[in-house]
Amino acid sequence: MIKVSVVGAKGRMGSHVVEAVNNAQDTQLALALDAGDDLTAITPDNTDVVVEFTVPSVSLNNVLTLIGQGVDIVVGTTGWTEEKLAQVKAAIAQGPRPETQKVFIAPNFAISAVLADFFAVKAAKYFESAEVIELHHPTKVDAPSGTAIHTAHGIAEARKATGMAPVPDATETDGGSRGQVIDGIHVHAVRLRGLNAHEEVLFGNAGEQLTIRADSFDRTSFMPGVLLAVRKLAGDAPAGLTVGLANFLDL
Ligand SMILES: NC(=O)c1ccc[n+]([C@@H]2O[C@H](COP(=O)([O-])OP(=O)(O)OC[C@H]3O[C@@H](n4cnc5c(N)ncnc54)[C@H](O)[C@@H]3O)[C@@H](O)[C@H]2O)c1
Ligand SMILES: O=C(O)C1=N[C@H](C(=O)O)CCC1
Repeated sequence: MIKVSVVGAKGRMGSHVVEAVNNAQDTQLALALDAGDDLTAITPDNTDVVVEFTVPSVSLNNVLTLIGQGVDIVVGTTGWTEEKLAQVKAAIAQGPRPETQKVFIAPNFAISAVLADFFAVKAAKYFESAEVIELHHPTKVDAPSGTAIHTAHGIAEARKATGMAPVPDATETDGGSRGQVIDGIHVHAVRLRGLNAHEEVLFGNAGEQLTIRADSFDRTSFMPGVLLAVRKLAGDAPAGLTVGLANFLDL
């Protein structure tokens, strides 16, 4: 049995993770902690893998504390930047298990979203124009979504690798309606009651368009991916920091 502790256990995602861990045959719930709880209660004696779904403003500190505790960590919280990821890598190197500790961070655990991101990166070099629209529930605290940021970076890298020119855009006045520009790609965020988590990637050439869309209608859609990551960390995932569920899929 894989002993799993959950941090952010009272949240929308954390409570689903607690249920998924309780229902799976090969996992058992160790500790379920939330804001105000002492994360140093989590140790290698009681926990194999911690799953962290909290808020972007506290996640880095939680992860650094948990690295210090010597446990492996699956992180679903968004808000990760290159600087924060560098701090995680440095903490692993200076932590109690520098050669063996595993930290896994994914902006999205839904197979539909991971595949949409993968297909978008594949399509990127064939289209002059590319824009990302993400659509979420109005209780989400961060915009744009971690998934959309990841997709925009992936598209931008694919374009750079083939030496493409910047996306065409004659806009001279912009009161914010062209969205946030991430690595040269415009990203638009919609917050709407009734939505859960959705992303559309629009590609355009003269006379044609490709739309790639992923819809997570319910948070249960994230749980197979979370459990896959837990099993990989308890199994053959590489030591160190890994980012993105695509690393654990046969794509
Ligand atoms: N990776 C994915 O597939 C995926 C899917 C959905 C949401 N998310 C991300 O997961 C995060 C959480 O989303 P949510 O909808 O569950 O949010 P939420 O607000 O419902 O839950 C966050 C929980 O974290 C707790 N918390 C706050 N500070 C804490 C601390 N210092 N220590 C421990 N717990 C603390 C809160 O009390 C709350 O219970 C967000 O960043 C969201 O974007 C990722
Ligand atoms: O509900 C959320 O919040 C979600 N956050 C992630 C993101 O920001 O990409 C994944 C989808 C759901």
